[in-house]
Amino acid sequence: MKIAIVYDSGYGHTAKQAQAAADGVNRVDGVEAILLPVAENPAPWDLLQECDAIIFGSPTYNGSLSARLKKFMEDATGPVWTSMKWRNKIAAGFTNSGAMHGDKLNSLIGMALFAAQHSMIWVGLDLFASTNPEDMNRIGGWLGAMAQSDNASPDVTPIKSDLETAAHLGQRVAETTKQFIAGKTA
Ligand SMILES: Cc1cc2nc3c(=O)[nH]c(=O)nc-3n(C[C@H](O)[C@H](O)[C@H](O)COP(=O)(O)O)c2cc1C
Repeated sequence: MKIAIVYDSGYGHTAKQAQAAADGVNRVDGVEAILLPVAENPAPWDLLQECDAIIFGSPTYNGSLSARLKKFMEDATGPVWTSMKWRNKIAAGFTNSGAMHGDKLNSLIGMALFAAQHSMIWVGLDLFASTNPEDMNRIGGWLGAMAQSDNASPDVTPIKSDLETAAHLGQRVAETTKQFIAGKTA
């Protein structure tokens, strides 16, 4: 079973979150994560079709998705949307931004709406929010995984707890997808 992680990252911070989500997917037996940076055009539509789930990731720029992830979404219209090719694939999302809030929720909403328009099935986080910065979901979102990066290098931020949150989401998507596929073939 394959799960794609379609993401953008201008300066490497969201790429760390994408790698963490992939690590979480790979924790689950029989599930393989495929990292697909959208900057590498053209999008591999055939490979995406082979995947049972797609996790979207973007830095929050100007309170929204990056232009490169948005372009990927618009490009999917002809090859995917018109024939509802991703119908009933599992979907999820993560985002990272400079400010603790930074209007990140709007980016996740953009991904969830895109997934809904493609008739995909959205999976959110199953973590309570924590005020301890060392805990998962310290930022306190449920629609997807959030991370905060300051101006430090991607070697330093996002911090461990944010990367663990992304890994947790990846694992949850892998487990949910396995369950869903098993249910369909039973
Ligand atoms: C064009 C641009 C717009 C940004 N807009 C926001 C924003 O709305 N909110 C925020 O918190 N950070 C904003 N940032 C900061 C980035 O989200 C932050 O630096 C992030 O870590 C970049 O991730 P990346 O290295 O994967 O590109 C913006 C950065 C850029 C370059």
